Amino acid sequence: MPNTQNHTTPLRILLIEDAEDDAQLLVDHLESEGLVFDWRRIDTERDIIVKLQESWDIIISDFSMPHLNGTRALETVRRLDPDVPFIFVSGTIGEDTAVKAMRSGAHDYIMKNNLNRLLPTIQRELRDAQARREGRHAEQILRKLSLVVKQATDSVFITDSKGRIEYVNPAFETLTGYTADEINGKTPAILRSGKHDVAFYQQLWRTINCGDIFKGTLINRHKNGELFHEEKVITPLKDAQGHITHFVSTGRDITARVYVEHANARLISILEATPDLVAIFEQDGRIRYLNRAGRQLLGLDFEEEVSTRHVQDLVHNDTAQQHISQALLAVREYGIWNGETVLRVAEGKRLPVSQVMLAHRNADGTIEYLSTIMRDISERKHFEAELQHQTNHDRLTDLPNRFFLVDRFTSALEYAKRHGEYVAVLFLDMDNFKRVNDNLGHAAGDSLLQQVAQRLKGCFRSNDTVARHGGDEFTIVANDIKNSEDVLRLLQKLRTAFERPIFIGSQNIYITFSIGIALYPHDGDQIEDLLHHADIAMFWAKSSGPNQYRFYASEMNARSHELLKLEEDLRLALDREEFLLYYQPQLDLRSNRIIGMEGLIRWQHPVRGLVSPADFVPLLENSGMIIPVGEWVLRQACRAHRTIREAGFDNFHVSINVSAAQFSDEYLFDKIKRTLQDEQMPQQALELEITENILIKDPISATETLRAIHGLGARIAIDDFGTGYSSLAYLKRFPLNVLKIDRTFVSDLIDDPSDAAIAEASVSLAHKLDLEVIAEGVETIQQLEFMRTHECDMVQGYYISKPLPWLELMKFLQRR
Ligand SMILES: Nc1nc2c(ncn2[C@@H]2O[C@H](COP(=O)(O)O[C@H]3[C@@H](O)[C@H](n4cnc5c(=O)[nH]c(N)nc54)O[C@@H]3COP(=O)(O)O)[C@@H](O)[C@H]2O)c(=O)[nH]1
Repeated sequence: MPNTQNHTTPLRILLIEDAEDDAQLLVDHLESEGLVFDWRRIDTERDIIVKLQESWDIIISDFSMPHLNGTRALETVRRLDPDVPFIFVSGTIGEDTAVKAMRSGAHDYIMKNNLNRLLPTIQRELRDAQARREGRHAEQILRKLSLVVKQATDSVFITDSKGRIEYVNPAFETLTGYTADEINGKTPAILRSGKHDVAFYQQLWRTINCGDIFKGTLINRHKNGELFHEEKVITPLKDAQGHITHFVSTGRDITARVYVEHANARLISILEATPDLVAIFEQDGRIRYLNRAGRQLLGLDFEEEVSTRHVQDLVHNDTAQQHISQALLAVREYGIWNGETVLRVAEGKRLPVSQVMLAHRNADGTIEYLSTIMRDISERKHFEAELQHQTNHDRLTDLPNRFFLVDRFTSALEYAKRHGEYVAVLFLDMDNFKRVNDNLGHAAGDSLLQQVAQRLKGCFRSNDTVARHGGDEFTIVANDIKNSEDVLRLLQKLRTAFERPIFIGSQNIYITFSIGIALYPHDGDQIEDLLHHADIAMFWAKSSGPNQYRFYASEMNARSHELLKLEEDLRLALDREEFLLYYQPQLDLRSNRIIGMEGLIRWQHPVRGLVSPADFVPLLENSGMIIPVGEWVLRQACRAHRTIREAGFDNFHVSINVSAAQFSDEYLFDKIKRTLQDEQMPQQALELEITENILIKDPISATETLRAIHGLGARIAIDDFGTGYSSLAYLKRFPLNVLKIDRTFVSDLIDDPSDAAIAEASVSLAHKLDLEVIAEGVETIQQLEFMRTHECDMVQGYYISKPLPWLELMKFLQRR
């Protein structure tokens, strides 16, 4: 017979039976019915307690036992296992007892003499026990589920198949504002917002009525009228036959997310529309997003291009890049940075911008990204610069005003202190301004001041400052002043600039100034002191009459006054033919003949008498007048030589001095060539004396000029040899003919062995270089004999003759 049980393992049956035979009888019967099972027999309450530690599929118990009564056994079993099927099999149990036993938890009772009913009863009880277990399990799950639903943050409601709400969870109540009591029995249509059309709901119902799951976003309306967005899933529930019995709706409130998305979209459209540059970038500066204004400014069209850029690429130069690096550090540290920088925009142009940089942090405080907004401040900058200019400059003349002057003055003093130079402060007061203003009116006065300002500016270098002090007063701060002569040159420049009149209306107005001068550090090292002293000096100048200047330090006044006057006179000297050329004879020690002469300039001043070249040649050189005057000397010397030639003197030369300023005259060569031709001068009869400085200052151009002159046939002598820094070896590089030993070595050579040694060595070395040697300043016979002994070729000096005027020279030559 087949085993009727469902177990794959044998059933486990516990027999509570005192009679072993009866137990065996029962076992035999069940086995004969085909039941496969394990079994145990027990007959005490203690055994029950022990055995029920194990699991049993069914318990079959006798009712009347000597040591245990059936009711007691049932109670003990039920206490330990409420579910296990319990069947009484007894020969003695009466109807009443059996009913009572059933009420106490027995599942059935069977008479021992009617065991046929036992197997079906066992099978039925096993099934029922299984069902009970499953039911209880289902109940537990349901309880858990309902707890989950109750505590869920998603809103849940359940309707019947007609859509009438049967259950809502607390989240639903919160989301919709309706309580379970208010809404149970109603349909979800109560939540409709009017934002979806009829077709939308028809589609929803069609889906779920077909047994499919609906997923979608619904806009519903809260009890208070506000809209909310729900991400919804509606699942139909079916019974065993597949009929829909319920619908379960779960919904997630996504209103905030929808708003954020809307807000983001809105934000992006705002960022794209703003004229400010907005960038979002990584901590290291790589750009994630650059708005339209930014892309246009930088000429970047594509997102890929933007993403390869660095925020530092946006800015103009190294300084701005450093700025941004510091900003990145600051924003990481403090979360915000405010500043200004300069953007590099199209065509390498600069755009000043104000900038705010922000750090955006994650919930844990780490930085997620950085953002910056930059605003074009070029107009403001322009305005600021304009304002700054207006603050610093005089409205009428546009010259720096006195406040800005102090600024520039401070820098000038700092520079001069560092470089050991002078700074000159000139205080200028126009002599005749009041008259112009009174006679021609204020407009003319203003125009005059403007033109004067322009002319003053033209006299000075850009690092000097010409400022309007107020009214008709101007202050000038001049840098790079090496000595008082430099100041005089400035004064001369000023005078020259105002030699021309200023044209106002229909009038020519000549302008003169009273000028006070103070020198740093001579007259003070504080700005206020220097300005005050220049002012005082101006007052002294003014009180001496118009067109005067005064140094604050009186000793400078005398010297500078003299120099300036001398310079003024010098300008007229050439036209007035006040220059003379003296000649100093030169003796050839080999032949004992006068073989040449040096032309030396003199100035016959109408008042001062004969002025030494030492006093005016430097002025000629500084003013550039040496060029026309030097040309005069050349012509004069060549003419004199012509007369000497014509008087029968052969093999005679004339030397003249050529200064550095003449050497930079690009026409020097042409002038020499032309003069030689004009005076039909044998070229080798002309000797040009140059100093070492000319060679050292610009050796390349000096070589070129010397070669050209040498090429003409003229001789070149190196003058003042030994006073400069050159050596004979150095001189070898130049085309020279004569070396002139300076008179400082000659004057002491009798008493000073080192001078004697220098003179001796100079002669010997010069000869080795094929140069002739002439010693100048020979005043005694001893000096002359020294030179003769040491084979010097020629001598020049008072011992032979002082420099002589032309006629006296001729007499001298004839005498010799
Ligand atoms: N560029 C030009 N420079 C010129 C010119 N004429 C002269 N000078 C230079 O001026 C400096 C002074 O010249 P000067 O006062 O004429 O002095 C010369 C001689 O008088 C003087 N000398 C001559 N012999 C003696 C002497 O025995 N004792 C003594 N104490 N002085 C003497 O030496 C001067 C000659 O110098 P040098 O030119 O070096 O031969 C002077 O530097 C001239 O160069 C000119 O036309 N252009």
